[in-house]
Amino acid sequence: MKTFDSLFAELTERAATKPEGSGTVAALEAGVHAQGKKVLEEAGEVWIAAEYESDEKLSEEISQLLYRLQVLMLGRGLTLEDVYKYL
Ligand SMILES: N=c1c2ncn([C@@H]3O[C@H](COP(=O)(O)OP(=O)(O)OP(=O)(O)O)[C@@H](O)[C@H]3O)c2ncn1[C@@H]1O[C@H](COP(=O)(O)O)[C@@H](O)[C@H]1O
Repeated sequence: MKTFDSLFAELTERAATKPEGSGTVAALEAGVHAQGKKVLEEAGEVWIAAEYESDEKLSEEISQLLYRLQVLMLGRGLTLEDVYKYL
């Protein structure tokens, strides 16, 4: 199963190799402003799902929020260590 760390490694590789058709590459090229909006959008969807939707839907929305946070981290050039040191 994919983990936060393994997804980050995968997205880091996408950022480096820029394969055609990668949504991550497109999201990185869209810039930090667009990446931040996606984080906010997904966070809102997590909140709504937590109040009104199933565990499965909530889990899916949380996975999308984690993905969007990682895209923003890459967009700003942060590493996992930059964030983990505050946990
Ligand atoms: N985990 C994710 C992931 N989570 C969310 N998303 C993107 O976020 C979208 C869902 O978010 P929204 O709710 O905003 O849906 P939407 O508005 O219909 O989507 P968009 O129009 O914004 O694309 C999905 O359609 C994906 O584009 C993801 N895109 C990719 N990944 C993983 O990232 C890795 C690299 O993916 P690629 O860069 O596409 O190769 C792969 O392992 C993927 O599984």
